[in-house]
Amino acid sequence: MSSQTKDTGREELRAARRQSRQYYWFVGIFSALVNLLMLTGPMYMLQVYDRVLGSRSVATLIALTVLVIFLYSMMGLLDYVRGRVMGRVAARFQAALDLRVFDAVLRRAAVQPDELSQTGLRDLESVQRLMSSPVLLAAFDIPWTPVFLFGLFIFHPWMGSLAVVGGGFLICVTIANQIISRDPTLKSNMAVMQAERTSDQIRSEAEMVQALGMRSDAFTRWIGARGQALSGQITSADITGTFTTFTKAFRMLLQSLMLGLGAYLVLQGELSSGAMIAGSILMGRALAPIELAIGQWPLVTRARKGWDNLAQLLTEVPAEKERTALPKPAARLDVQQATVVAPGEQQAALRMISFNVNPGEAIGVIGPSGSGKSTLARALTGIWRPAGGKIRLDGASLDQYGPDVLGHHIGYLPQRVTLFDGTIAENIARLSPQPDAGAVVEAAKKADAHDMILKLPQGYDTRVTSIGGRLSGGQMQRIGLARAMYGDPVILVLDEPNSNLDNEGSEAVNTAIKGFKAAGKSVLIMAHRPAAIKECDKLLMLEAGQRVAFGPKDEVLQQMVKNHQQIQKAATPGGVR
Ligand SMILES: Nc1ncnc2c1ncn2[C@@H]1O[C@H](COP(=O)(O)OP(=O)(O)OP(=O)(O)O)[C@@H](O)[C@H]1O
Repeated sequence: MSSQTKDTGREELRAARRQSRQYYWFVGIFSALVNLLMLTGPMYMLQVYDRVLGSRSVATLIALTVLVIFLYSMMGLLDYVRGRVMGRVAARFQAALDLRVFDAVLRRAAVQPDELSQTGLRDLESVQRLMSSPVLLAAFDIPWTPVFLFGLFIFHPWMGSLAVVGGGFLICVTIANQIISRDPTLKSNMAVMQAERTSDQIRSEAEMVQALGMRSDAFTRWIGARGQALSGQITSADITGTFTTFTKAFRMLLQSLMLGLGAYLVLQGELSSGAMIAGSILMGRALAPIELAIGQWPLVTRARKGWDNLAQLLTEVPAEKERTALPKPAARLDVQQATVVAPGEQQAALRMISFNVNPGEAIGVIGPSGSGKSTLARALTGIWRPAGGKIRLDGASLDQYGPDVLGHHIGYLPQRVTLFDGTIAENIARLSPQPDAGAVVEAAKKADAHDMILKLPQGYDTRVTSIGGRLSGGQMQRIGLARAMYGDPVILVLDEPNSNLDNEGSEAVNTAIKGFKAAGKSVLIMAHRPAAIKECDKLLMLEAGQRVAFGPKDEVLQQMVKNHQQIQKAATPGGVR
């Protein structure tokens, strides 16, 4: 990938961050005030030691203390406000990108369910967490460290020098922490995600795990993943913990050393005792943000990785372009020399396929397992883009329709039907927030699923889960068909629509196909079972990703029988040689 393309995703992230630019200024100004107010403690000490103790004036002490209470209250208030503002800036950043990232995740997962598509939303969350954490506020405080150090130089050059040497050492420790903890932290994060994935998968396939007696092996696999995650977390926590403890102890030592140096300078008559105490406090303030950053480093590492991942994801899955809306198409498909390569594969699953579908036609796509029927279904529904050739719906290539628009024109019943958690009506209405009850019932009627749904305990309001819940395989398939027919599509692509159906169910699907054809629409049926092609007018036969026949159903079937007989004859001793 060229660096130019890489930047588009990063630019999108930066643009989302820039949306809150004015708030950063606000936080920056508040941070300046907070840091100035942090001088309250040292100043108070200076005044108490040098003025109050010298003059023995209780009134001065009371006046100073009242002032200090006020200044600390102001500091607390400003610190609280800047924390709240950053929390909202982070939420705003996430809200600005949530939909875009989810869309990118979804589009990538449809063609390439890899790590990037699985972690996208978590990556966004990790950046949001860093933005709302105290570490980011520490980043606003760190520029003030030199100011505090300068203050120390004013007290005495030696004190300033000690603080610079100590602070420099702490910065070196921070860098070492970053270098040493980076890989273990990333590995531990990956292991945690892998363990989560394993447990999700086992949970979603609970029935099969139980039925095939896979429980103990599944547990072993999960415990393995979990063990790796835990040991990774321990290693990473050990490293960060070591650095945190060391930094804390070192900072405390440095503070005492500063006090000791101050005392020595007092004894030499070069410093007042107030400056001695104030200097020690000032140095503590100067180094506090560095210490905080070291303690929270895993958060920083995770967020940086998240930022890089998001930049890559958004670059590789660019935002959908606005398309000119096209009128509702006629049920005409034209497939010309289409070559389709499955994501991540080298070899084409479909090669130079051409055929056409006219309004009112049903086409059966037949062929042995692995011949490319489902691949064709994915290409026709726009899930996989052809690597070569064109697929046109009523003259326009599929990518001229937006994905949601195309989904409404071409109804799709996948080979393996999965539903979403919700009611049957919501599922048929494709999760529409305001399902059109009339359209839901109409789709169910067209799919001949209406009576079957009414027989369920709560009819259309029966709740189902992603794996169906109370529904049988055949019932899920018929609800899947109703879902494909929702919204008045012009073309239906049905991948093995009757694989789970009994005779009655198959007949119901055939009735649905008949009705669809009669309305001038067209249907493509990827089929294994003869019952599925009953309503087909033409057949497309695939073998090893290539078209071996296309034409009227009877002709193709006759040709199949002829080929079969020839093969049998050739295989029989004394047959055709
Ligand atoms: N997601 C995928 N990633 C990589 N290769 C794939 C993917 N899906 C299918 N293939 C490959 O594409 C080829 C065609 O598979 P396809 O699922 O289209 O066959 P099919 O005719 O629908 O088979 P079946 O009748 O068993 O459903 C096969 O070689 C398969 O390995």
